[in-house]
Amino acid sequence: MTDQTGLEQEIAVEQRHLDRVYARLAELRQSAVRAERDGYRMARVGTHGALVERDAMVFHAAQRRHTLDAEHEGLVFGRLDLRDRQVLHVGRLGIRDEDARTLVVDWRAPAAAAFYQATPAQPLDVVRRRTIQSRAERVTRIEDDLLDPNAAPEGMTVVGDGALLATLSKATGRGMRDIVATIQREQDEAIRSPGSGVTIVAGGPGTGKTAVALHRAAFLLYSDRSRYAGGGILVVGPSSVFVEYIGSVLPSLGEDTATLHSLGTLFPGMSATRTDPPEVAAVKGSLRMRRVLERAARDAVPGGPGELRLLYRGTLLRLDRTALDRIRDRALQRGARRNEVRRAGFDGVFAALWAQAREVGIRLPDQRTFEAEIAERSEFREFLKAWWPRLHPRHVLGWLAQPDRLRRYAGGILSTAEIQLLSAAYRHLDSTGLTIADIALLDELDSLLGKPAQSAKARRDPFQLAGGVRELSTLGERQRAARAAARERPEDYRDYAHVVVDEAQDVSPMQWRMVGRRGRLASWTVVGDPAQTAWTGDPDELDRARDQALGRRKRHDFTLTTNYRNSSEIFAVAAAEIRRLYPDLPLPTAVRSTGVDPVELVVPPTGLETATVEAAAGLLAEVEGTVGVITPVPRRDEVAGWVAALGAPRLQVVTSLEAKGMEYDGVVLVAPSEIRADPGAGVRTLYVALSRATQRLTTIDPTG
Ligand SMILES: Nc1ncnc2c1ncn2[C@@H]1O[C@H](COP(=O)(O)OP(=O)(O)OP(=O)(O)O)[C@@H](O)[C@H]1O
Repeated sequence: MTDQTGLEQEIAVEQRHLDRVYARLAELRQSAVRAERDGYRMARVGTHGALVERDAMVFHAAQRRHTLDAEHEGLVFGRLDLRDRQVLHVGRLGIRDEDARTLVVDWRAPAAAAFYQATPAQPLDVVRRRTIQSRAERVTRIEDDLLDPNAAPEGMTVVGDGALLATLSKATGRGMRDIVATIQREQDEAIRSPGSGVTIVAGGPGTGKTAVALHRAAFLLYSDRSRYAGGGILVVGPSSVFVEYIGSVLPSLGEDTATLHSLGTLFPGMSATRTDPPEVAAVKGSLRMRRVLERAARDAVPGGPGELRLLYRGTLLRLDRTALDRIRDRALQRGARRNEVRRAGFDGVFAALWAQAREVGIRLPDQRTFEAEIAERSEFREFLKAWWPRLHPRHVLGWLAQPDRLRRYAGGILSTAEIQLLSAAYRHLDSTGLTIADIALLDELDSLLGKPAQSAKARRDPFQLAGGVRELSTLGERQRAARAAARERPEDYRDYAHVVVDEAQDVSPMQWRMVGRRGRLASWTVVGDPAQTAWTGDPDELDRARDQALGRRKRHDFTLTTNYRNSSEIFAVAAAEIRRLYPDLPLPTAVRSTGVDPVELVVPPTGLETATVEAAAGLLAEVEGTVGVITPVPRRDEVAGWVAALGAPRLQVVTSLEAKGMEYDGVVLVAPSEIRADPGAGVRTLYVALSRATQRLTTIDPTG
């Protein structure tokens, strides 16, 4: 601790450094703009080589300028005073002065590692670690840790009492914050783990698994940009609400090349947000669905022609259903993909008609002429299209809505009870739309059916073509085009260099297959907490599917042990809940206390609405940040209607399943006993819901 004057002096020292950094940043920005302009001027030279060079120059200058332009709140957030009297400032990006002396070290550089890893027990040559907070280019606060008092030079000032707790007490916004200034040692080890193989990060609620996964993505992009930005990083989360919540973390770290997807949007052109009840999700997510879908993918098209009748030179040629089925089966042998072997199916029909024509003994031309004559007949071509159409996975999934077909496909694979569950779930498929679990089934069908041969869609070239030379007219266009070209990937891109799977405990076996298809060439970061899973299917299947997706890559395991989200009072309630199921489960330690216990209300069912609205209004008044109203899945819309009148943008209504990974300052948890009552994953889902709040938690249970 130090006196006020000492503190002001230290702030002034840091302010001087920050002023230098921002002045240098402005210079660098100007020189990047100049480089872009020079690039355009090269166009006047007119040779092809000059144009190519110009493209490269403009592209790199534009990229550099984009990085420099990014939001730089808290640009410099750390300082290390080392034993050898060297001082290093740590920030969101590396900056050197005009003589190439380091003004700021990028937080991901090896030189910055000590900022996160040094402790009093292992100071790593750091005497004092300082965390600097700033707003709009003004230093607002500094917090020091004296790590090696014996090495401290005379008069070294130490101010503040802990950056971490100060940060944790800040209000939660709608989006997740980056934690770059306060990453803790155990987190840093996971963030900087080797880029190859599989990094697995486990830990209870609020231990920073998501934060670690995202900072790790930024770290990888820094450590090997050509590999990770070139191949791309895919981040997969459980729901669109969650993906929206984490969407701003990477951009805040200056990285916007990663692709974020929820499990409901991984299949191109589809976007599902609806969840199935756990027992239905367990069936749809089971690996056995692969076999069910295999049968569907080979079946005759509903409403397709049952026979072919063709009058040829006065003789009726006829292929009945059995003959047609046989032709289809033969063409689909040995794992052939239906959309890719249409030609083989058609050839089978020609061959069968030829054989029949020869058998009945009519006068025939040679086989080629015979086939050409038939192929010219429009009714024959219509038959082929109807009998063996190009199938989209969505068509075939729709066949499961027909109970007799579903029984045929699933018989002997799923139990009668499971078939009934699935049948009920698909009964109104066309009106209810797809659920998140269905998306993995579409992806499976896509791999079973294969891609219909498509006319190659002209890929849009972001550079206009003028006289055979790539050309753009305005500065803005060229900048946008250069960035777009760097990121442009086909819609169904699968060759990611790294895949991050968040909330991995909720990825079903079929979903692991879907994610795995996109990461065959990738290294992986997988974060999750088995105690939070809503999966009620076979746990062995889950492990098998996960292992298959991750392959034999080397694994690096990390476990995080401190809960940074919940107040200790709130986490005590959540911990008691999960202990019902796992009495000996090691749980993280919550580091922050508010002195305020959660409120537990029990009301008559008729009073639930009023109590919920009052509690939500109360929390909105009490906390500065966000308020989440968490409901059992079937109650979501009803409760959303109740609190809509509050008209608060800080308030969000989510189901207990959508609450995965989310965080709010205040939480109103509606009908927790209804969530717990689910025999499959009730307690675990309630554990998730109870561990979402940072400051205040109110639970409201209707009696009776
Ligand atoms: N080192 C840190 N400094 C500051 N805040 C942190 C730190 N680590 C984690 N946090 C904060 O703690 C909260 C929980 O982090 P995060 O959501 O990553 O945890 P999680 O382990 O993924 O949680 P869950 O499993 O419950 O979804 C977030 O608000 C995050 O910003």
